[in-house]
Amino acid sequence: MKNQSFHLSIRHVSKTYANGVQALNNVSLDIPPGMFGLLGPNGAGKSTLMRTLATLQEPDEGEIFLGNIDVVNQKEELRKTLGYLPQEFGVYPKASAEELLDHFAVMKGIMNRTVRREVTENLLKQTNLWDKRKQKLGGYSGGMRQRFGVAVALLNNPRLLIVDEPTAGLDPAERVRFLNLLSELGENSVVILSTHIVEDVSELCTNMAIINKGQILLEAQTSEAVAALKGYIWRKLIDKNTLPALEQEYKVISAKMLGSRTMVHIYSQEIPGNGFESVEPDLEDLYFSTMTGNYVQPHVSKKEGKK
Ligand SMILES: Nc1ncnc2c1ncn2[C@@H]1O[C@H](COP(=O)(O)OP(=O)(O)OP(=O)(O)O)[C@@H](O)[C@H]1O
Repeated sequence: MKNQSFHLSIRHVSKTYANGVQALNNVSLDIPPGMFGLLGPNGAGKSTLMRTLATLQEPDEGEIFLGNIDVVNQKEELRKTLGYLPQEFGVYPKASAEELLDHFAVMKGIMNRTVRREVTENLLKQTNLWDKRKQKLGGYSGGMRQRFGVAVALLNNPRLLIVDEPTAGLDPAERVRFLNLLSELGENSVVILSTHIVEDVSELCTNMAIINKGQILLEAQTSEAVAALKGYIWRKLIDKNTLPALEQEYKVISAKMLGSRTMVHIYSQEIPGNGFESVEPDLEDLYFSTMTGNYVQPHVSKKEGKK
């Protein structure tokens, strides 16, 4: 059984930068152990929230607890059990993976050589880098570097692992390998995957949230939230130039080029007629329905009301 009391609780967190941009606006989330996807477009506030959780910056308002640890006021406590893979992960190009991981292990306080060798060997195997451990990091591919980043992040066996936009720039095979690695981390820690890529969340995350303009628009169990749209998503193949007219009449949530034509998905609680056919909803439909304001999760709008 999972430890239900061990979760990440984010309460009414807000942040406005000195230039006046409000990056987080009254964000509240309850994140259980396991994989959690934070989905949102560029500029939504994901990195600001991830950096705040990683104790690299402070919110203007709000509370964050990981179990009993007060993240804002007990930074050192949190750091002992935190793994953070930032969006930009710099490595020393001339060091090998084995050397640099050993170096980070010393920095994280693993002073005993035998223990260190055991820990780093296990992590290099877990991240599938063991065969490449002597290779210089400068010659690593993007995916290998990201996996090395995970090895570093896992050095202290964290109970909170934060990965910020990890698959951007990875080729499809590397992306799958990287996501498989995350999914193996199990249910003993809170793993937050921040991304603008819908498939990353649909393939991996049991629970998720959608953030836009600093506000949480939806917080849900992924498959339940998608199932809640059943019967409301419809599609039709159209000529691109008829799209503006269609947008006047229907709640268009997405339009994708398909050869010379355009596949349109709409949100409608009634049968729209006019050649639309019902389609099984997926996470992309949920994302676009939410982002376009056509689907509003009832309890989030209540919960996000001011304190
Ligand atoms: N240090 C900063 N000073 C001022 N504004 C900032 C700073 N960092 C982020 N912002 C602004 O805050 C908003 C949220 O940015 P943030 O990086 O958190 O979003 P994001 O969802 O991670 O986007 P991306 O995927 O592009 O990184 C954006 O409008 C951004 O320009």
